Amino acid sequence: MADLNLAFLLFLLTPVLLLAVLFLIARPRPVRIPIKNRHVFITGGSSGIGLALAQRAASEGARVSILARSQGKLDEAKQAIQLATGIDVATFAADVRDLEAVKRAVEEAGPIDVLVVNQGVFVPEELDRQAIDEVKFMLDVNLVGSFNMIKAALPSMKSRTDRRPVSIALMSSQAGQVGIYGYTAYSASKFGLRGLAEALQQEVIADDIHVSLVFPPDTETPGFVEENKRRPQLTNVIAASSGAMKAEDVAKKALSGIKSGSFIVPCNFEGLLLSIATAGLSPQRSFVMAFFEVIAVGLVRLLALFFQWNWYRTIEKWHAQH
Ligand SMILES: NC(=O)C1=CN([C@@H]2O[C@H](COP(=O)(O)OP(=O)(O)OC[C@H]3O[C@@H](n4cnc5c(N)ncnc54)[C@H](OP(=O)(O)O)[C@@H]3O)[C@@H](O)[C@H]2O)C=CC1
Ligand SMILES: CCCCCCCCCCCCCCCC(=O)[C@@H](N)CO
Repeated sequence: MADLNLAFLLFLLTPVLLLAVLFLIARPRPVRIPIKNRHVFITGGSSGIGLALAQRAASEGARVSILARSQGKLDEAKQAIQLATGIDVATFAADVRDLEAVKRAVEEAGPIDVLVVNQGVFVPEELDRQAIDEVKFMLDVNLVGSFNMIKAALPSMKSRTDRRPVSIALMSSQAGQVGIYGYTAYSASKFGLRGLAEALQQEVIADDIHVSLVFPPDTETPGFVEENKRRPQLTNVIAASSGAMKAEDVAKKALSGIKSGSFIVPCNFEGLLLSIATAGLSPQRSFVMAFFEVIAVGLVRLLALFFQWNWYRTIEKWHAQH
């Protein structure tokens, strides 16, 4: 009887002990990154998710700068934000593939507190059919362009006199957590951002710079409308495993993830499952999230295998019909 009581007590204590251990070891330590009266610099800020983020940050009292290639689209975005919030944002026309141009923009914009590297291009097609120039285009804009942006902003972020924590956020995609049919180049570019982000966080933690990686599902944006005109049917079906979101909702999740310094920022419920399934060795500041990861990882892996089973069945059927 005494043994049974002891066993029961241990059973109850295990989660409490686990929580206590995780509380002690979760790294990096929790942080808050305020944006009010601070400078938020958003690439790809003239459209879609970037524009929604710019508007939200502006309405929360940040000083906002947006960067994109087309000055025309930047002007329209500036006007839209002015109309919606009464606030003026600064615009910078530059291509992220051009390091010198990006450096000039960053210098002109002034010290950055929150850098959101959000620009991205997506042209889905089977690799066998896709021109190598299109592959390079996606890698250049999404991955190399992100390196350029960070290289340009990092020196002044590190040497800031204001000692408050600052942030570098990268816009990935759920296709940066799992490879999806039609997305060889796009997924590669977004998986690349993860390696960049994990390594960078270790390099800049001593400077109180905090890295966030945002993983949206399909999101209603001008870019998505374009993409849909040529998306392979199988890409559509597989991507539909995660519900589509509105740009404003993604922006809301992204900004709250950034402000709480979360390394991984999922945007919907499927995204939360994906983030647990692919947590790997990514940093985790929240001991509560760490607890759920440890508890759920086995079951979520099982669920992931069911998803793959379903996707491969769809692919087989599609081939049988074509
Ligand atoms: N919409 C979706 O379904 C999803 C999108 N994402 C990611 O979110 C991010 C934003 O996507 P979304 O809002 O849909 O995109 P949009 O196509 O609507 O907007 C893209 C923005 O990036 C800018 N941009 C594109 N190329 C460059 C470049 N070479 N240099 C500088 N700026 C550039 C565009 O302006 P301009 O053309 O003038 O340069 C525009 O401001 C991307 O990284 C995308 O991969 C992730 C998951 C889902
Ligand atoms: C463990 C259980 C997991 C359950 C859910 C799995 C769902 C995976 C769906 C992936 C969808 C990828 C959409 C990419 C959108 C995108 O980036 C393009 N629109 C280009 O912008």
